[in-house]
Amino acid sequence: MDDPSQIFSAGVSEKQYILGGDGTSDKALLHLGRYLALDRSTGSDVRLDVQRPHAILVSGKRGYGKSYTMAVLVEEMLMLPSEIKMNLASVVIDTMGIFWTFARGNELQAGSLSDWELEPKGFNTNIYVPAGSEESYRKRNIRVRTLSMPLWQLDGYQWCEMFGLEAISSAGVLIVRVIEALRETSLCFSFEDVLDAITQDERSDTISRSAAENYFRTAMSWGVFAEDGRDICDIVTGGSLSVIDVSTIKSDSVRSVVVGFIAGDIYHKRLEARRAHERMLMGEKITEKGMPMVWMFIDEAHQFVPVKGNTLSSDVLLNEWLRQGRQPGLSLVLATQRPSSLHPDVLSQSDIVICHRLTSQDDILALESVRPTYMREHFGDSIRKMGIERGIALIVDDTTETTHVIRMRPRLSWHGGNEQLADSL
Ligand SMILES: Nc1ncnc2c1ncn2[C@@H]1O[C@H](COP(=O)(O)OP(=O)(O)OP(=O)(O)O)[C@@H](O)[C@H]1O
Repeated sequence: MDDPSQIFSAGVSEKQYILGGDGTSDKALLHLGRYLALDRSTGSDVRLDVQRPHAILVSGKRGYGKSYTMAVLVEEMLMLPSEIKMNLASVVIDTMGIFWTFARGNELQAGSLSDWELEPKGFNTNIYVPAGSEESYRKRNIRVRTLSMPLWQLDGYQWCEMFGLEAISSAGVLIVRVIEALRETSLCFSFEDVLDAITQDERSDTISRSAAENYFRTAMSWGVFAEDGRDICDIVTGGSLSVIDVSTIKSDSVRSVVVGFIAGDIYHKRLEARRAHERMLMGEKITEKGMPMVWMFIDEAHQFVPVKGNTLSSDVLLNEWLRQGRQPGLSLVLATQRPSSLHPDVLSQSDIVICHRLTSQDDILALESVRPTYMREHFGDSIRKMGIERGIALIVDDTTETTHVIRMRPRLSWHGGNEQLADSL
């Protein structure tokens, strides 16, 4: 454990540790929890400075608090002072369908919340689901909005990749030709237009046409794509929380397409907003502020940025969000049970690592391979010392070049990821 005075000298008040910043901001702070001493007593508050963007990796074995910790970060974003909150938007990519519960207070843990002088509290949440899954939510009385991706957004090769089809196969060649021709003529076409173009293609044989038609009819049934989609600027607004529930999408590649599309769209809109801000600083009169800075949270991140191979979202997440995200003001929080299954760039580009209990040697070695020089202990030793209590985390912070063991604070809103116990049914 680093000497606390070292951190205090980084411009911090005497009652709290501030990670991820130089200690100059006293408002853009997220309360993470409390410093945990070796005798297990809790001490000073630990906060994260979100004045500037961050790339955060949350790891830990199953059931030790990853999604809970992500939710604490989200709650804190929503409780920032209004002048800061309105410049930030939170987007949660929900792979397990567990984040719709933000709107309900955490009555289940009211006792531990009161130990922290906190109370259960729900938050305004906009839940987006693929159009095809809307009905199942309505039946459960959960208010959702639908989200579809415009068909033109994918090029012919991406459609083939999503269908698991070689672009040089006869059906693949047909799909690429048809989609590219449609994209050249219009940026707005429907499944019917695609199916018509396939059946009218005279250069293909009947089997290829039937195969391509079947692929697109299946894609239609997913309820994910449509002629036009929702404008991302309506979803990502200042001070809002948007949960994009992709859990009902069974295919990994379709999920990746959706995440890649959202991430890419946000990136481009943020570049525009950044340029407009720059022009405003130069004295130009700009009326539209554009998209706020965005924090995107992704659970089960190894699905989207795996250690080997590409997905239809890995390029935008790694290159545009992780490597270049600071400049346009994009923060990415990725959580995984298996750091060894994540693309190595996630480990090396993250400026904050929040690590709950891990026991797999491969995963500990993956973190060890990026252990910074200022971290004196091996990851394995630090993790062992944390013990088996849930919600305890080792935090490695590249900005202050310090490491800490903390007890994360309990959630204010209902945790949708609780384990189902056999005696609680
Ligand atoms: N900071 C905390 N305070 C109190 N309880 C916590 C805390 N963190 C986690 N828990 C408890 O641990 C349980 C498991 O946490 P969580 O659902 O976040 O695990 P996980 O690591 O995301 O698991 P999985 O990989 O299965 O999704 C929670 O249901 C909650 O009861």
